[in-house]
Amino acid sequence: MSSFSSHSNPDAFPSTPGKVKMERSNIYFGRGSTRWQSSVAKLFFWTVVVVGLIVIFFMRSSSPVETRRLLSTPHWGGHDWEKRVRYSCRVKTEKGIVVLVTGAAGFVGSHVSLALKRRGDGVLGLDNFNDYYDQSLKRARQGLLDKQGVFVVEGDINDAPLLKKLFDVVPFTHVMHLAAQAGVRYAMQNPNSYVHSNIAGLVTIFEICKSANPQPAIVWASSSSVYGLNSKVPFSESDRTDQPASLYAATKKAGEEIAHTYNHIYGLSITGLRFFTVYGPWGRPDMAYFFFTKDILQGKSIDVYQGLNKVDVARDFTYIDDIAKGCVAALDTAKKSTGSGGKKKGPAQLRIYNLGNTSPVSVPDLVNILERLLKVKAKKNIISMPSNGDVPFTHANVSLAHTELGYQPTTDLQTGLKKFVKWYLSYYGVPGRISKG
Ligand SMILES: O=C(O)[C@H]1O[C@H](OP(=O)(O)OP(=O)(O)OC[C@H]2O[C@@H](n3ccc(=O)[nH]c3=O)[C@H](O)[C@@H]2O)[C@H](O)[C@@H](O)[C@H]1O
Repeated sequence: MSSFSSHSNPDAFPSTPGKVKMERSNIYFGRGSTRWQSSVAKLFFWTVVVVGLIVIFFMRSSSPVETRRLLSTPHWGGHDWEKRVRYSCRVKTEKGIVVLVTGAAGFVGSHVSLALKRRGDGVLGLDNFNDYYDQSLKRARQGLLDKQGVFVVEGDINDAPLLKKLFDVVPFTHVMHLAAQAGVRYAMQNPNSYVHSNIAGLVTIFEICKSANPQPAIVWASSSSVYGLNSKVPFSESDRTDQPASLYAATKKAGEEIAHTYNHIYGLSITGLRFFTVYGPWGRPDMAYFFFTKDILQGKSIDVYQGLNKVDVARDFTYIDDIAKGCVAALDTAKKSTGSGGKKKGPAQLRIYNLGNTSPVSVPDLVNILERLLKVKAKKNIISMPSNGDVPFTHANVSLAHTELGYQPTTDLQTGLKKFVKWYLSYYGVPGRISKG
């Protein structure tokens, strides 16, 4: 087939694009250009090889986060973006603080951001919107925050240039660090995500905060899981925490030790909060109360874990509003860091508090409450607790938080779950209707 005939008759074009290209090129260069074509092909080949090598070198010398950031369109920077950041951080009361909330599109982060904004503090959110669970729920929380004037910057806590930029734009007085890889059982599937967020990410946050001038005070989320196999109840802050049962717990415990180092060397004021199984509206779909609700409504069976000797497992389930109040109280009582300007001027505050409900409830009782609220009988599979990082029970002693933060949980599980179920049904719809879950 001549190039002329294929050009003049479109139906005769072969189906493979490469072939089309080749035949079309013959129209322009004719038979006598074979040597020329081979030089062009060689030049093209070597250009691709050289460019490829440069890209590989560049990717290997950068950290994964840097690489991702540099290869993708940055979500931050520019005049309008800075204006939004500053606007979100406006303080509306005389004693208002300016807080960077990491994990702001998360469960606890969204509630704390709203609580701070409501009372007139300056609040800026940061979240990487990862896909650990339903991202649309995170976007919906972001929508809520946006309506209340809280801008959530999209970015990772490991992105040091972004964090530095935020501190250049706004002199944050406080950082509420809630971004983390949560979930006890998922640590067996994706261990590195815990190291990435809960250790490397925490260190990046501390690094940026220690170099900021003025240094902010930091409040961050540790976990009840640090008590691990501790059997002394209720759990007090002074109890042993050297027997973590999951990698999640181990990374949170490591975080507490890392906090000690940054406090000791750089004078950062740091408060760690050990949250006890936080639940409530806008919660996390990976948690048992949440997916039990979904599965019960969908008529699916649920696994109810049972401990050794058929003892029920139990948790000190803590309602989100109580936790949010505890976080705000921790911010309000945080003293200033002492290392601003790179020279530590004296010992800085280093605190750790349990934030729990002080009344554990067994998982079968949790299911009973859900059954009553949902008016649906659960299909229960009672199984021995798999060895997946779970602990048999948790129980907080909160007297320290009560004395020093004025922390006083007020919501029992029945009341809190009622609020959760009401939200769940309004958000996902009553079963039978099209659901987002
Ligand atoms: O306080 C914390 O620091 C942690 O709290 C939360 O962990 P947990 O207390 O383990 O909550 P969650 O998974 O809801 O399981 C609740 C109960 O249901 C039992 N459980 C669980 C799953 C299942 O299929 N069946 C079951 O019986 C299970 O054995 C358990 O007894 C957070 O997820 C975690 O990120 C961290 O913040």
